Amino acid sequence: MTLHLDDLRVRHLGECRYDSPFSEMLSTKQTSPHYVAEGDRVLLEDTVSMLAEHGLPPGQVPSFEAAGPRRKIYFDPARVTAGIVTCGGLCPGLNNVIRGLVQELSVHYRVERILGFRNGLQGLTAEHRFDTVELTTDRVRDIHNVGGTILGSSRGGQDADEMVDSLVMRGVDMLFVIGGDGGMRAATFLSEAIKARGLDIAVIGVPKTIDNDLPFTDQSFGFQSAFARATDFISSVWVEAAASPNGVGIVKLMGRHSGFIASYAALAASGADIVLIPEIPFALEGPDGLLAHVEKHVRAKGFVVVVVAEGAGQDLIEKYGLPQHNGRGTDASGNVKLGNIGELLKDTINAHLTAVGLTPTMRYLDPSYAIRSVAANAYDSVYCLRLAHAAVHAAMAGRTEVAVARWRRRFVHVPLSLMTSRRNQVDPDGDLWMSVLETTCQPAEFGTTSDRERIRPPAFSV
Ligand SMILES: Nc1ncnc2c1ncn2[C@@H]1O[C@H](COP(=O)(O)OP(=O)(O)OP(=O)(O)O)[C@@H](O)[C@H]1O
Ligand SMILES: O=P(O)(O)OC[C@H]1O[C@](O)(CO)[C@@H](O)[C@@H]1O
Ligand SMILES: [Mg+2]
Repeated sequence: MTLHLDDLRVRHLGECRYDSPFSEMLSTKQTSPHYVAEGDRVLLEDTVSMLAEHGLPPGQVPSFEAAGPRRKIYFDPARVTAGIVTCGGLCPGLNNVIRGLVQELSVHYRVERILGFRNGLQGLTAEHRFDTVELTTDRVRDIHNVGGTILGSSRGGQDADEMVDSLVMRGVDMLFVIGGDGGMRAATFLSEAIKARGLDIAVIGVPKTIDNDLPFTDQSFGFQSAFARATDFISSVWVEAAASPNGVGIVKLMGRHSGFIASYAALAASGADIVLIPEIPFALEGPDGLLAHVEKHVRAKGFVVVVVAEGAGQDLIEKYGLPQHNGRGTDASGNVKLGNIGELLKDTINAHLTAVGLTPTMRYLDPSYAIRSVAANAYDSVYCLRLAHAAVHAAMAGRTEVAVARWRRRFVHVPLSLMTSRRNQVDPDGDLWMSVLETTCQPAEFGTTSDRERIRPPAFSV
């Protein structure tokens, strides 16, 4: 992936002419190990070798604009109407972000009108544009204690011009889109339609996905809460499998294209013998295949625990799967519906162990929604709040077509075009997967899979 400084540049609506309520507080601040001054930038890369490879002067190495309050802002807060929408699948912390946005807008910038559009982008259609929630500090005071989103969410495509009409008709000056890759694409679409009409509306993305599949953000909010919950299920099947003759515990976790939840949950629970993720194809049959490995565990210690990401082994489903295992078509947002790899593993492992005289006791759990519907944990609560602060500062300073993200520990502005330019995936050659291999002692691959594509995330170059 080749990145130029221009790809990292953030679009501004115009000159910042108003004093920010934070200007006095900022007057003494300079870049320090704990703060990035507004004129400074955050490096894209963080190793000496990567920087040296470019051979560029410091001002030209790829870097992000720092997030945070500015001394001067673009919008006159007294005249601002803000809009908030949450879209796509649920994720712990959505309510925390809504609460953080409302508090920052109301308390510090004294914005008086904040509209919550209901049920995702549906809320911006002609049919629903007047059915908004008036968001006040009172309304959001306790919402962080529960999962989900008080605004509702949805999948499905909407017309960009119709959505822009809604923003104009409701007088919205800045829209906060809390969404995953689809939501970030929609925000890009919307920004382009706004620009084409020459309108002065800021669109700020707050990246959300329990799959952690968005790039240029260290980890997406809610991910930690989600995988923490997932560990409970791994521990449960471990207990069950360990106490049963020829016990087989299988936990299927979310992760369409990225195996982060499966990897982190397996590391945290540390009872998993085998972790299967979408990034690494595996073979079922053969002396080095998954089934032989499962059998080996059952023979050696009497049970086995497998953690599988929902997107793993999709190529096997057509070959081995029963019709009910197959995914069919796409959802309303165009996401491919996956085949059920958990059920396929359950059936094939059952058949294999029975055939070799080790009739198993099968314990299969698919806790998908139980994981993403939880409230944010303490860590994610802080993270969501800080992301919300950064999003408000960005909008007030007239940034648009940009997402706020934490990158290498710092809060930064990432152009939406970059947010949707690639997918974040577990690198089979990276240190996370190495930790999984070290912990499970599973082989780097099950069977010969060289003819099938392994994911290799692109390196950056300039
Ligand atoms: N290419 C696109 N252009 C315009 N809108 C899009 C595009 N892709 C997705 N959207 C819209 O964005 C919204 C959210 O997308 P989606 O349902 O894929 O969830 P998401 O934001 O990716 O979240 P998650 O992955 O966490 O479920 C949907 O209303 C969808 O129609
Ligand atoms: O069943 P739903 O709500 O469409 O969402 C399921 C998908 O959403 C996610 O949670 C996020 O994209 C995926 O992990 C999962 O495949
Ligand atoms: Mg998505």
